[in-house]
Amino acid sequence: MAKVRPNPSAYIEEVIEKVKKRNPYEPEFIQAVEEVLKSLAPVFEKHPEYIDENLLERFVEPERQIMFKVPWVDDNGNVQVNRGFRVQFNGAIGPYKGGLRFHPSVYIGIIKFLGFEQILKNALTGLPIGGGKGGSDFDPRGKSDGEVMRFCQSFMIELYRHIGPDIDVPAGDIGVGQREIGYLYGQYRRIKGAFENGVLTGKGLSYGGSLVRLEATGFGIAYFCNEILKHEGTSFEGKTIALSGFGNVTWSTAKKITQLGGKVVTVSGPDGYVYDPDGISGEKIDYLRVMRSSGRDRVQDYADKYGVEFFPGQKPWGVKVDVVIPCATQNEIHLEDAKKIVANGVKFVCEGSNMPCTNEAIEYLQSNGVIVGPSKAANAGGVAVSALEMAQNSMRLSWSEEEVDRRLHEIVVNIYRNAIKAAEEYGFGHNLVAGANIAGFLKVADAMHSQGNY
Ligand SMILES: NC(=O)C1=CN([C@@H]2O[C@H](COP(=O)(O)OP(=O)(O)OC[C@H]3O[C@@H](n4cnc5c(N)ncnc54)[C@H](O)[C@@H]3O)[C@@H](O)[C@H]2O)C=CC1
Ligand SMILES: O=C(O)CCC(=O)C(=O)O
Repeated sequence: MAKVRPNPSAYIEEVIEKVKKRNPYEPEFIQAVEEVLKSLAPVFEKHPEYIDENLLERFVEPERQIMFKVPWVDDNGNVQVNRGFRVQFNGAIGPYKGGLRFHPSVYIGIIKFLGFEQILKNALTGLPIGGGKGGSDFDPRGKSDGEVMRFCQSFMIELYRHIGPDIDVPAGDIGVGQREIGYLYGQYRRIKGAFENGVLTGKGLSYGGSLVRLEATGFGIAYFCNEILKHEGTSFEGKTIALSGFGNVTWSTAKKITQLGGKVVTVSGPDGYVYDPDGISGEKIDYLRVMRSSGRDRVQDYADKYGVEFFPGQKPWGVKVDVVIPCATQNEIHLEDAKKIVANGVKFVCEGSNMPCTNEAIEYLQSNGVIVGPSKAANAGGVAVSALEMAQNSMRLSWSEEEVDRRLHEIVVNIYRNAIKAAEEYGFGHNLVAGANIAGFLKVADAMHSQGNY
């Protein structure tokens, strides 16, 4: 007897329950899935065929997840062992694409939440890239260049067999920048005996990197936030902004916001935050890069150098500003932080890091009139320029800085417009969080539907 089709909300609930049951020790993954799925009921109203083919249960299950041993020798001659991961989540619209994260907090649940978000983010860019993510619980803090190199070489000895320019294309994320990508690519090239530089993005310019990739994520965040401000009849001009973190996403966001007339007054690290009332711009932004590459992971160094106030053990969300942009890591804005943000009269929160707000925090912010720019849309500029790097590698040529930046800007503005359009079309008004989920999902769902049940 044919199964009776459940209504969309019941179907979504059923899938969420299965995800919880199958992945009980992965709270970040469950959180990401719940946040996305609760926007999708109107999509299933319009596409009951997706329910019939159980598309959603297939969508929340990674196509492949790989876990491997990474042994390496430290500077004292001790043999260390870390764990490596690559989750190839969904390849319906293109080769798996997404960064590698090296951080002691990494486990399969973190990589799965990031890979899941990446599917929708990559779809939003309009470029042909599927969703994947990887990394390791390796802690780069305090490691020498030689240790990082030996670790990367060992990581690639296993990873190489799972990736390729048309298969899966990793890049950077927390703890992985141009230095690590260089070591990883060097090892890949040695193993393969071929110059397949489309296998990784975020490369140095001398061996196939793209101009503007280093800045792309932050520039994209600033462009996206600028669209939100424009829609509300305002701009960055004269506004104060609280950022968190001090890594690649933070400095590049600060750089573009400063160019657009805003004043960034906070950055943070695992040790606390600093408040710089004169604004973090120019040479101070260069110093953030020096701090990041020092491997110390300490923001207090900024306060010591520039003589500004340092707040140990605190996050910057209690500072009175006009715009809040978290740029460090997941779940950095909890409900209590959201309450402080609302109490300070902040009207705009644009997510720079992946899933920086808990689901309760997003709900609280939105129900108190704050416009939330979701990370999968706001920070998609990074992966978009990665896809442009792949395109340049395939063509064996390089575009100018102006060309890449122009394309990046166009892609980000389109993401904003498509998210708004989807939100309006599916009854979510101006809710960018729902709009981004729906616009990304529609593209992947259509590709999965067309390719049959698998
Ligand atoms: N690099 C890229 O192209 C993209 C990065 N992202 C996201 O942006 C965020 C930042 O990434 P990057 O700037 O590339 O990394 P990064 O390694 O350059 O900087 C990470 C920053 O976050 C802080 N941080 C990391 N884990 C923390 C923790 N558990 N508690 C407190 N602070 C912590 C570090 O102190 C550092 O300031 C991450 O959520 C990443 O997934 C999103 C899109 C693209
Ligand atoms: O550039 C890429 O491939 C991935 C960037 C990334 O990890 C992300 O968008 O979160």
